[in-house]
Amino acid sequence: MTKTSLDKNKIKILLLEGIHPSAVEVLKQAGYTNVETVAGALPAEELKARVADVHFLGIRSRTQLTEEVFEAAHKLVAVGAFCIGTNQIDLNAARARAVAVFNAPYSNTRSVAELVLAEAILLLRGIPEKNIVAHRGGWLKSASNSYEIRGKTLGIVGYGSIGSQLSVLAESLGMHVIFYDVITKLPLGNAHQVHSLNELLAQSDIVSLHVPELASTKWMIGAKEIAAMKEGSILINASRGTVVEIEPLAEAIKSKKLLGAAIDVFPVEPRTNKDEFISPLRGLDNVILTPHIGGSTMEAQANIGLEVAEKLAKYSDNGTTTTSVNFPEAALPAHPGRDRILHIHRNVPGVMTAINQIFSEAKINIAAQYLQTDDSIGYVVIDVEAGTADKVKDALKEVPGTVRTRVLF
Ligand SMILES: NC(=O)C1=CN([C@@H]2O[C@H](COP(=O)(O)OP(=O)(O)OC[C@H]3O[C@@H](n4cnc5c(N)ncnc54)[C@H](O)[C@@H]3O)[C@@H](O)[C@H]2O)C=CC1
Ligand SMILES: O=C(O)C(=O)COP(=O)(O)O
Repeated sequence: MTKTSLDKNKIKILLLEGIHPSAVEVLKQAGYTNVETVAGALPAEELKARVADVHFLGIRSRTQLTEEVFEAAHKLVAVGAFCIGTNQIDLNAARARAVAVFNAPYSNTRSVAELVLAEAILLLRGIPEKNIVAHRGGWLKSASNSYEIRGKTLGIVGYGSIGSQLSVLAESLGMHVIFYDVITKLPLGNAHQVHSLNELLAQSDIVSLHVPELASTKWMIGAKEIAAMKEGSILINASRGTVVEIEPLAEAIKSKKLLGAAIDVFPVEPRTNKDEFISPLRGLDNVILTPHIGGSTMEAQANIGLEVAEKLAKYSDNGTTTTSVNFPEAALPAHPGRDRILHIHRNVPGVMTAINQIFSEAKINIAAQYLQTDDSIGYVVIDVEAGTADKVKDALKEVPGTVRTRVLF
């Protein structure tokens, strides 16, 4: 097992938001025993206090990692987002402090696609309303406003990992699929890419949103877009709460412009399961409200736990940053019989010269050197003969532009 500059049992790992126990298992197997878990997200002040001595932090979609939080997290080496979205993390603030961020880009995609398809079927049959009425002792037996999914047009906004899987599942049920994406994408099956959002809205019986939270997707669906949708169509949002304006949606449901909606994500979501969920959509007929559980299946969560914990352990043990969302990517081999120095610096001229000079003056042979950069930081990994890294460690920290150094033995 690799030794890190700090004893593994002193490396503090904090996992928030009920991350699956598979993550703890992976970390323990890798020798990281100092792992604390918390069921929900923490309020901002408590979060800042708790991260002060943490080396690795695990979160899901709820925890906001702002510049202020990174400022308080003096020892933080990496963040694991045990989900897809990383919009809750100030990635530039992390990068500026040499904090690498990893996520799980695929593990929960099938779960979201399945949920959306199920919701489309339930909404087209008016099940949410019929279900509530039956629970209250009523009986809404009627075919009015009740339709098969077969032959209907599904409009997918954002044809990435989730949108494209949904496309395949929907076609297998006999739906026509059209999609809108800012990138030209290869349509799967008989799906067809349209050129504008308005074109998609005008043609779809069901519109499902699968875009990330970006400036370009913020309030992408508001009163104007809802007005452009077909009469009696359905809106599904399991992407991010900032993509849909809730007030005009509530109005469109009340006026029966839309037949129904399924909303999993909201502009403001309760921090924990104990907090109240407040929304103008509460109490409306044929609206499915779910508590941001699109990706919350046992299968997805267990896989995400494994995937992200492995990425964190690998970065800590060996320096590999493959698939990091904010860091130069380096896939590094094992380093048996060598010390490995990780040096993260601002990407400015002269740093590599200064680093190599230090090794030259100390008469230490560089056995291997790997360099990856992006426009703001450089990540150089230097392997040297075992037992020699200590001789240059302090000098390397003094190189102008250095953000952080670590040594792996
Ligand atoms: N409700 C939940 O529990 C979950 C929600 N999500 C959300 O779903 C989002 C999508 O996930 P993936 O499909 O894996 O992402 P992805 O990155 O694979 O696909 C996103 C697609 O949206 C497109 N896009 C970006 N900006 C656009 C715009 N302005 N207009 C049209 N298309 C645009 C991209 O080109 C890309 O094809 C995630 O970013 C996350 O926010 C993801 C997992 C679970
Ligand atoms: O993967 C994502 O982006 C999600 O939205 C899922 O978030 P969660 O892990 O359920 O808080």
